[in-house]
Amino acid sequence: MNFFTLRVALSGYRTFSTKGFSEQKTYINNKYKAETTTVTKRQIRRSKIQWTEEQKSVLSAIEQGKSVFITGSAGTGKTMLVIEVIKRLKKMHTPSKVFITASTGVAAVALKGQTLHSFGGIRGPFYHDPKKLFESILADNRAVRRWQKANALVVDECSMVDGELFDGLEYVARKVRGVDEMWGGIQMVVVGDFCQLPPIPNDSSKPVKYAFEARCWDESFHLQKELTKVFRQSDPQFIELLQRMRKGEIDSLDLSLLEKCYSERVCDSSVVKLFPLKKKVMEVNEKMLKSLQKDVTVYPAVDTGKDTWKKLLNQGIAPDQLELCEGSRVMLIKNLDVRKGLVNGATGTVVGFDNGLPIVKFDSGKVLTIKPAEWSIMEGDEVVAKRWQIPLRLAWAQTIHKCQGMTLEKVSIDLSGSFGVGMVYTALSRVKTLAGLHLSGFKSSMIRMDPKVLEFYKKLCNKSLDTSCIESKDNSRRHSLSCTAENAGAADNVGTVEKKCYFDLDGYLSRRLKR
Ligand SMILES: Nc1ncnc2c1ncn2[C@@H]1O[C@H](COP(=O)(O)OP(=O)(O)OP(=O)(O)O)[C@@H](O)[C@H]1O
Repeated sequence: MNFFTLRVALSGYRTFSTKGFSEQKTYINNKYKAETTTVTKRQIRRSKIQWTEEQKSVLSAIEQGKSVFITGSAGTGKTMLVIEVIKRLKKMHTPSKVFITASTGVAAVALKGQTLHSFGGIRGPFYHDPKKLFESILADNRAVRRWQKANALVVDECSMVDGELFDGLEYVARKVRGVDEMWGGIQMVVVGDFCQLPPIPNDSSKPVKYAFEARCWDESFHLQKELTKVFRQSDPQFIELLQRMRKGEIDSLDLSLLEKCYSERVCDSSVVKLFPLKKKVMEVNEKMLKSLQKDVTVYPAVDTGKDTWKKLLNQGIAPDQLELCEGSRVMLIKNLDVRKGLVNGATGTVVGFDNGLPIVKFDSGKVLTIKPAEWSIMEGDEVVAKRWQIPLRLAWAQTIHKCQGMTLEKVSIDLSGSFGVGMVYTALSRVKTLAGLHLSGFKSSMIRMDPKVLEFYKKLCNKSLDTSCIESKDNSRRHSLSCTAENAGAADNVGTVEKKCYFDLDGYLSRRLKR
């Protein structure tokens, strides 16, 4: 272990301060990657995004009907681009023939789509044998209709899609559609960064198989494009640090830069805290809520739709039960008004209640009574389930998995208990500047990258040097498959909640919305 590694390892056991954090303005402007579809469309219109040449080449390939894989480091604009891609696909194919999916529920609903599992008709753990997978899907008439109807299929967060599943679905597409072309002729748009969170294996004793390891991978795309311009960070030193970390190549200079992000004081409670584990997040949020010792209002979500679809509503879109009291730190989970900064990820504090609805003073200074909002699960262009809830989440703490896609001004990351590859990079790449980063529980050994991923990007980059992209030679794309934890401000003196009262959201909606 060299001197710097030792220094970082030792510092991993320190407690850290938020000196500087508490003195700074606490406005946090972040967003969840995908849940910005509607407003981002507006944003695109208003802010007139200047697409880079790389981004333009993707848009042009899409308009030529090509299948594209879009990748790139965190903050290179994949999400912004995919939102525009969806818009153009819908114009080309009509909305009902464009299916939007993602590997996770949060990303799927956020893009107003569905999970890849629900689109594909995969129930429970999937069959590794493509033929068995096909037979199981055949039993689901609606899934068969979706596969037959699709002209274009978007798959977001593909780093978490299993490689065998990817092969299996390609086989299913061909068989169900009876078209002997890759993916049965569907225009595929697959998006993700394999250096971020990997697939969660069905069987943890087996090594992870990434989607790029699927036999059909290369033949699935006419173009594989790596976006290289990072927008989220502007400090070249930080960008380079993150690029090295992405490849697992952190050096002594990087470690000493990160060491500056350690400090002794406890973090200001207004700064979002990220943890690897959900348990820690819940613990911190609950402790903080109780420590306020105020009467709590409980908001149970109102769900409509078929039971099979309702399950998806519980996958982290909006809490099925939200508890708030005066003083709660909250994060907006829906875009309410982009121009006023009331965007998904904006944080604030509950300052009171108006007829049972929370009044939030945002860190930008805006004060607003938050009314219930709706989230829809779509199947093609049909709404199949809906959730109504107050669009807030307790925001003292969040998991690293939940923050994938966010852009944060300031963040306090406790990496104790960090597991798997890509987690440290995913967490650190959320923040815009090193000055906004407060780090704890970090050891350099936690920076882990899968050599298979590194090899994939090396090849992608080498090929890009020649053509600036990988063009599939075979345009007919015949199929290839024959068959320390810092307390993070959590109060030690846990108080008792005085009283809980339930808000009648159903009644409110009936009265206000005349459902
Ligand atoms: N062409 C562009 N011009 C200016 N800003 C852009 C452009 N493309 C993206 N951005 C901005 O870059 C930031 C990061 O974009 P985005 O969230 O789409 O990145 P991402 O690649 O999806 O990141 P992640 O992998 O972390 O989810 C956003 O604030 C977005 O507005």
